[in-house]
Amino acid sequence: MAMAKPISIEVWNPSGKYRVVSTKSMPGMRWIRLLTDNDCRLEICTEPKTILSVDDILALIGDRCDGVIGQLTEDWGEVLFSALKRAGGTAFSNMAVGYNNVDVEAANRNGIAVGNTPGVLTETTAELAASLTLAAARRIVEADQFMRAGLYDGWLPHLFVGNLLKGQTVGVIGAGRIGSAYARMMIEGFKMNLIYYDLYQATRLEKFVTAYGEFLKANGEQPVTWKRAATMEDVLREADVISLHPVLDKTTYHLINPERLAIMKKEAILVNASRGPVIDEAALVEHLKANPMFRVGLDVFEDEPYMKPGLADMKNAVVVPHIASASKWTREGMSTLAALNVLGKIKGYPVWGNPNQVEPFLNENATPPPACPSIVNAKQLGLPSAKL
Ligand SMILES: NC(=O)c1ccc[n+]([C@@H]2O[C@H](COP(=O)([O-])OP(=O)(O)OC[C@H]3O[C@@H](n4cnc5c(N)ncnc54)[C@H](O)[C@@H]3O)[C@@H](O)[C@H]2O)c1
Ligand SMILES: O=C(O)[C@H](O)CO
Repeated sequence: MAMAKPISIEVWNPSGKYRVVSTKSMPGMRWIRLLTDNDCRLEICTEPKTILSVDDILALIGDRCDGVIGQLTEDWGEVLFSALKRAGGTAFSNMAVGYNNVDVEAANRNGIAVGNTPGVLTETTAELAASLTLAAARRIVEADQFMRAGLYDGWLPHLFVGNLLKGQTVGVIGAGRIGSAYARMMIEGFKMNLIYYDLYQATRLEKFVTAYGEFLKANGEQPVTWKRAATMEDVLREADVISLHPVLDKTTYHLINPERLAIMKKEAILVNASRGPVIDEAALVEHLKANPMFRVGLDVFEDEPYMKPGLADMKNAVVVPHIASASKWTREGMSTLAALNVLGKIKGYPVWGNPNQVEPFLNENATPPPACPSIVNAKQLGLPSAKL
């Protein structure tokens, strides 16, 4: 194997007993303090390139490394997990809730715990999906470009007419933490009706819509309604706005394909703040070309950082660079949870019993519980669970 080239790092607490590597600088200082106050020597990669290769990360792991905090842009598979094991490591955490970039079976084979950061980005991500929905419905980006180009010469009845959301149907595919938060925003904020598809029943979401519908009715307004669809196709046929929030795995790869695009309403809005490959993006570009009233809001792309040819030219697409979780509070929280996953495993702490209730780890003014907030392969590795 070729010798990995040296890579630039910033070192915190050089005499710390445990060597922890972070492949990127992350927001906030609390995660750094938590590691350095707990006897970790922290090495943060300061390489200017955005996406590190497997060789870059091998060089960072080196001969001795207890744990790594990594990013969703990195390919964590057998090569990296076996290198981490050889270096004496036992812990890895993605700084992300999604971990489709991680081969969890390879981690299991090498006895490495895999952490993720659920819960702390739910509302922030749902708010961005809601923003994309509004931007697409009301043609905000097109209108902004029109203003800046000096083309506005007075109010006109037909100027940038878009879609009214009130009373329309919002379709959610993947009604987990983020999908449910998004649904609530659209229902409560814009009085939309809900149709959703998930492998599991979203009982709390259903109860919320029922209660809100009753509240509206009691106030003499049209109540909102909900429906759990038997098939994804039912959502695609019925909804005016469809937002995608499932995990990316083999059941959701190219979930939106030419056949499914064809059954959607011609003036529907499609939003994706989950993972790019959930949509067949080349097929989407063709659909956008053929259906100028169909609009899309995308935070994620099939071949990030690239867009499929033609997408950038489409006026009916709003595109942003994977920023759905980018609020200061969330990004600092993600850094904290990722650091605590790695620290907790190194210290031999148990795994927190409920990864949806991570607030106790986020309080700036309190010592976090002695536990790993979220380890996705805890069961496979037989890790003990913390009593809540
Ligand atoms: N764009 C971003 O910056 C950003 C930010 C956060 C999360 N995400 C993505 O969003 C995903 C969801 O996050 P979450 O915290 O809501 O996770 P979650 O586990 O709470 O929700 C995912 C939901 O998808 C459902 N699901 C799984 N397979 C399905 C299928 N085949 N069809 C329909 N539903 C299916 C699950 O049952 C679950 O309810 C993450 O895995 C991540 O990839 C993206
Ligand atoms: O999965 C995630 O957490 C996002 O894509 C980044 O916030």
